[in-house]
Amino acid sequence: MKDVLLKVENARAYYVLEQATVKAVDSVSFEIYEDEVVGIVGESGSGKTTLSNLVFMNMLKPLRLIDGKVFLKTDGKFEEISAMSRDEVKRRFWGSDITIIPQSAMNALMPTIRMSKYVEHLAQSHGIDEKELLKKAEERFEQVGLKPEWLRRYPFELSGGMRQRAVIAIATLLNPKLLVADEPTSALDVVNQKVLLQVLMDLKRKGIVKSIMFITHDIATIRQIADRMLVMYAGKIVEFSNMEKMLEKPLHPYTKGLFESVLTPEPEVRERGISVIPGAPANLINPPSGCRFQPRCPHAMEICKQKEPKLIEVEKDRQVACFLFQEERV
Ligand SMILES: Nc1ncnc2c1ncn2[C@@H]1O[C@H](COP(=O)(O)OP(=O)(O)OP(=O)(O)O)[C@@H](O)[C@H]1O
Repeated sequence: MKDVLLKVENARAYYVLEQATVKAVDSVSFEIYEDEVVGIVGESGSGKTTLSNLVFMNMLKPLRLIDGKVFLKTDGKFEEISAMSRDEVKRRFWGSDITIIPQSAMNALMPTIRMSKYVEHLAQSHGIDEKELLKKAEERFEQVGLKPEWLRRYPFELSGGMRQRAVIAIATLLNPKLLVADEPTSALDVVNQKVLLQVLMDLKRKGIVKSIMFITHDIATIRQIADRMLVMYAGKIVEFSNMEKMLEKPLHPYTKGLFESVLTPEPEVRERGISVIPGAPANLINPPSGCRFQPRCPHAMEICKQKEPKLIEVEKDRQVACFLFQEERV
């Protein structure tokens, strides 16, 4: 039995705007185990970044947790972080239990602030001795392949790949249990992408971080590092399975379409050829009835328009939300 680190139960996170509500993450339930890498994939706008804000309880207007619960295991017991204010979650858990490398993190660093300043801020906000944390940051810089003295540099004095590693080094200084990385490799060249993946896996191997949620469009990247893969479509989890099993035989028609629509060096996927998923992504203000993928699904049945399929375990380590794999059919 694997130990659960983070648990999301029936959560709905919507962008509540004046004119409309965007159902970006809609009734999702899942668990992240200790000591695993979960890859999160799905087309643009499917809710991946919103999902990462949810596990982090980073609910900033217009994003709101409409329903559901999020639990984080800390000191051996579950804390319901969804019952706390963002400030409380930030103060008690960000950096120390859960940390995020947001999209374009390397470009978000202020050009006029030396990187060491971020470490000083971190020390102040957690009541840690600044000198001690700066020393630890120098060591961590070395671990991620940067010179310790570069900690005193301004961000623009480092290349994009180096900046990204600097962000990871600083974000993981307090040895968080869960690292959420939102497309950390997308702006990097192939060499720097490889280095970054090695850095992340090294942090995990050394136990500096226990688990990683890695958001990407790139299935080939996920293949290299993930134990499980979570596939999102239009705010829903449509499949969550063991990586190898999913690559060998994707179950959900969307996962299948996704694999077939990407250029990939993976032999299993390449053999099936390249094609495109017909139709347009679902509208999240007014999503289709039943299964959100049914208007584009080549296997859609009557029940798919009427009822929403639940995400259920159809075999060991394989969860899928599709009536093709459930008893209930019309
Ligand atoms: N601040 C916001 N206000 C209103 N709608 C938003 C906001 N941020 C995101 N959305 C909408 O929520 C939905 C999910 O967006 P999200 O960024 O989570 O998707 P994503 O899968 O991470 O996309 P990408 O791969 O492009 O980053 C999209 O329809 C998006 O337009």
